[in-house]
Amino acid sequence: MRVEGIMHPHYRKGSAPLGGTELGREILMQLGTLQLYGMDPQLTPLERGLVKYSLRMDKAGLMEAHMRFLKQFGELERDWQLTKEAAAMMTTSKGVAMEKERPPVRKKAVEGMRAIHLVDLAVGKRNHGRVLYATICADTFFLSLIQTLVEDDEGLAARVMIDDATLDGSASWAKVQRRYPRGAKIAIKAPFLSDLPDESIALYVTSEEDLVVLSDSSPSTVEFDSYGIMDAATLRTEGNRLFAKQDWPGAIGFYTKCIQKAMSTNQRKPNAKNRKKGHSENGATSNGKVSTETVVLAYSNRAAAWMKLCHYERALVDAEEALHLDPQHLKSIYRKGCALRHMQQFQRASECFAMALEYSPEKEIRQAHNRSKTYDSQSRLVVNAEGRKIVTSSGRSNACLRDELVYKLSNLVLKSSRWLQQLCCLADCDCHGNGKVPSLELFRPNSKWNSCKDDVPLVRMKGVVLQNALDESGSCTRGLAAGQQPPARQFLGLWPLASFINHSCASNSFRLHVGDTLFLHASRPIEAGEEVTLAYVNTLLPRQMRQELLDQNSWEFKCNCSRCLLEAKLSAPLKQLLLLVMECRYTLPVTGSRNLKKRGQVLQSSMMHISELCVFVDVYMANRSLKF
Ligand SMILES: C[S@@+](CC[C@H](N)C(=O)[O-])C[C@H]1O[C@@H](n2cnc3c(N)ncnc32)[C@H](O)[C@@H]1O
Repeated sequence: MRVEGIMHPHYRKGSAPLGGTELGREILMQLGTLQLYGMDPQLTPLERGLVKYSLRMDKAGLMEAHMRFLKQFGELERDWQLTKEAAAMMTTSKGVAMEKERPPVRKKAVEGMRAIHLVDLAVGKRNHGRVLYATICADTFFLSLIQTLVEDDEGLAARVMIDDATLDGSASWAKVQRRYPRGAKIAIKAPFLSDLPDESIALYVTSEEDLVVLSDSSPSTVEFDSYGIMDAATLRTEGNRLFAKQDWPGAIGFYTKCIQKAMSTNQRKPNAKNRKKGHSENGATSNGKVSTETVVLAYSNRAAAWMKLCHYERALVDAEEALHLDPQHLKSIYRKGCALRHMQQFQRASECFAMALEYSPEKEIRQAHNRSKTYDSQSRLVVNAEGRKIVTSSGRSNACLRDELVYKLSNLVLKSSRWLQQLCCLADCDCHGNGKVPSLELFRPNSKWNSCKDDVPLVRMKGVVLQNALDESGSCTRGLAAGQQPPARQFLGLWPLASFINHSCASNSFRLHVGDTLFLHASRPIEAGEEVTLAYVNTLLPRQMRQELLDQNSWEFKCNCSRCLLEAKLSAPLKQLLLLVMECRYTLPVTGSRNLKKRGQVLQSSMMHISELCVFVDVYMANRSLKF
């Protein structure tokens, strides 16, 4: 890969050179085009370091990487926040929920501190008593830390990571961007440039106190609720308009307003009796009340909008509300069936579609009916551990995959109380969990479960993922070479039921991944009452590597399975045996009586070691604790 050399205006001006040395300037002046890795073989390690350092400060490159991140995580975050917003609308009286809060611009004095520029910062050194003035030049986002880009007045750019304890883990990106808006002038006190594991560097702000927002150039986001005067039918039409524009939360807001309006106008819930009464064009009956049809359609359409947000439980509630008012409303019957199918209630879904077919033999309904019937019979044959799989594209780091999974799951628990309850049962890496032994019913398709008020905050979700997520290792033979870091993952997923299975290097089951589904197969006969175990890592690896992997992947336990114990016992006599064989083979020629005598002795001690090994194996086999 070839990259353009950085010819920063700073150096053209000929003022203070990179890292405060003439050498940095020299290098940058001489090199027009650099090769990023193994740039110029003539360069000393120090020179290479300086060039690399300057590349890591390149605004265009940093911006490109930042935009990649924003795109990658932005969609997941938006989906998650949209669902939260839509859920909030159910309880807010404001209809179209818009955050009216605007953070105060913090103008704290940074007087008495001497200004410093990015170019003067050394990696790993905190610059006490100094202040860096810069402008936020990219949209801020939030994963574990707040991340953005800044540019100083000399045009040099840097990544910034902010540990802002005042924002909880579930703060929306919109909120974070209002707090640290693009274009804002900021001052970073005691700036600290830190080396990151991915070879990049970033200004690490350990407390929000150290970052002072001097001027806020963000546009106002205040919007007002101007829909109070609309009648119910107009509100529903407005909902339909937003639905057509695929603004699902917006549509839900208007349908909710429509239903609320109908309730307050009619003073009581409309019922099936007044549905047939005549009504005017604006959805009102002749006595001024909102027609039942308007409310049925609002509920039914809101169910469709919830479905678009994959919020199937809310979709089911709305479809049922609509059917309560009009039991023959075809679209509501169909939507109820769809919601049930997504909730794995295949039998009930199939009954709904059968009922819909009585009113209309449409192809779409017939297909949905057939599919539900098939799923229903399949789900009775196989109890699968439903899960979510994420397939990596090349170049995505393991940490990225993990964060993606955390977002996806956070999204799921907002939408499905079943997933919420399943995840609440799981331990996180700090061994927090609700400690309850869950009923198997919670994991069985077609089973019923109650709604749940528990919550899984983002931080705990991360712990749950660290502790329970599975990748392909253990289900394939990919492993580690000596001294290597774990390889990039092909996928990472969480299968709640499978998460309860402990590891053993001599496991009695193995997993097979087909699409998003994890199938668990017995790898040998399992006795009643025997614990089902699974290999978390590739069991063809030697013991030490297996142990390292189990320690590295946040499981942090030492495997004491029967195979590990046996291998530990065998390792000393095996090593001895190996040494003796090597001695015989390579150091003692087969000629000469002394050599032959020595060979005989070596052979004799080898036999002793072999019989020792046999005893170990015999004891283990006799105890039947070793089963592989
Ligand atoms: C995916 S969870 C397994 C289920 C967990 N035991 C539970 O009850 O929720 C992984 C965690 O279980 C524990 N674990 C699994 N296999 C183990 C083993 N062979 N020895 C010790 N701890 C084990 C470790 O704490 C590990 O981090």
